[in-house]
Order: sequence, then C-alpha cells, then structure tokens
Amino acid sequence: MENEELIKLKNISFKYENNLALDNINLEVKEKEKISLLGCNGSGKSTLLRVLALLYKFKGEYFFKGKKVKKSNKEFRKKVGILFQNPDAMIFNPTVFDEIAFSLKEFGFLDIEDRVLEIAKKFKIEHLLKKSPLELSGGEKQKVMLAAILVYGPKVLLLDEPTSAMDPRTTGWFLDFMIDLDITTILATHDLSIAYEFSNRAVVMSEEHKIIYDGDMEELMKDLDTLIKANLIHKHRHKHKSFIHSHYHLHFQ
Ligand SMILES: Nc1ncnc2c1ncn2[C@@H]1O[C@H](COP(=O)(O)OP(=O)(O)OP(=O)(O)O)[C@@H](O)[C@H]1O
Repeated sequence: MENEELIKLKNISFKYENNLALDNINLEVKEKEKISLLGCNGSGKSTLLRVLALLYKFKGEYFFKGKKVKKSNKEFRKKVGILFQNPDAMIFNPTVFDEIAFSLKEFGFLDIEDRVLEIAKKFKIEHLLKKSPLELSGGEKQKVMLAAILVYGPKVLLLDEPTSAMDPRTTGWFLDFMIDLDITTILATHDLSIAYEFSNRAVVMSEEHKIIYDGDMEELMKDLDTLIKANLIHKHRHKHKSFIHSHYHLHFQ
C-alpha cells in the first residue's frame, strides 16, 4: 500500500575503523516512495545505502515494515537490491545471461530462462546476453547490473550514482525508466539536475555525515544556504566577454 511506512532508521551511526561515515541518521521511507539522496563526495551516501542493504554492521535501529531488522539474511537480500557505483565490483559471471540468472538461481526461481529473456527485452539488452559483462561499456554494465537486480523483484532499489557512466541519451532513458518503475527507490547522487528530475523528495547529507535537509526538492533548490553548506553548488571564476566575475552555480544539463 502506498503511503505506508516501509523503512525507518533510528539513530544510525557507522564508522570505518576510526573514520565516522554516518552520524545519527534518522530516516523514514514510505512504500513506493522515490527519494534523491544528495551530498558531496565523502558525505556518507554510499555508506548509508550499504547500511540499508544490510552490508555493514551499524549502531542504531533499522525497522522494515515495522519489524526490527537484525542481521543479513537471504530473505532480506531478496527484498532490497543495491546497484553499486562501480558495477565491476558486482560482476563475476562469464556472460551477461549468467550474470542476470545468478540471483534467480540463488533465490530458487524455476523459470530462469524466461525471466532473463523478459527482462533483457525490457532493457533492450538481448544482443548483449552472450557477451562477457567485462567487455561492456560503463553505461551498458550499469544497465545489465540493474536488470540483474530487478529480475528477482526486490521491494526496494538502492542506486549509487547510477548515471555517472551513462551518456545523455542513456541517462534520459534511465531516468524515465526509474520514474515509471513502481518500487521504492533511493538514488544517491551529487548531481542536482539528476536529483531534481528523479524525485520530489530530497534528503541531503552534510560533510559532517548528518542529514541536514529532508523535504521538498523545489524548496531545496531555493535554499542556497543548505546547498552551499552541503557543497552541492560551487563558486568559480569565469569569463563573460571582457570581464571576469564569480558567483554560485547550479549546474543543469
Ligand atoms: N572502505 C572505507 N574505509 C575507510 N573509510 C571509508 C571507506 N569508505 C568510505 N570511507 C569514508 O567514509 C566517509 C563516507 O564515504 P562514502 O563513500 O559513504 O561517501 P559518499 O557520499 O558516497 O561519497 P562519493 O560521492 O564520493 O561516492 C568518507 O569520509 C570516506 O572517506
């Protein structure tokens, strides 16, 4: 059901040895909601997505559909799919077909071939099925790895800078596809234009690894103080004909 709470994080913190990456994060995500997770390099976006996918042991409480999540298990992995920033980290099968089929086998699906072919058609990657995933371009790899996640039907999709290797046409296709996809999705990016197109809700992390904004995307765009604090816009010198000046920039494609 839409508008029902799906995820609730309470006072979540995480350190890599002595390096604080998440500081007291509180977040609620509703069923079918789309959220852009914004923040500059090193703010903690990837770490937060990995905590949500139960890949890290964290401090604090994580509730999924009102029940406290304890530790990683197969059932939970099936519910939450994560697409890493670097798709190479996820590739370990000889062909694209095997890569997409892998989780289906692991989760005990029976109609594996039909499902692989169906998702390949949807993603327009049928021509890649016999290739080695390592031979693909960055954008193709992201498409294949996304297909490998969506094929088993997770309830939540976590996307870490998914468009960084995509050209403008593939990025456009990807955003349209994600916007139409009817599942809860959190997309991490430091690109305001991608975030603006993707969702109406923005969650912004600061360089101190805290959430400093959680709300309407349009309001965020008007909130220069937050954008500057989060390092999402920058000032740089530039030249207009004969004079040079500097001011803050919002970069839109
Ligand atoms: N494997 C690691 N070991 C130690 N520290 C790490 C590790 N991974 C990340 N960190 C640190 O944790 C903090 C948060 O990093 P994280 O990768 O979550 O940020 P991010 O917002 O995803 O950045 P980016 O936009 O550059 O991907 C940073 O200070 C980073 O240096």
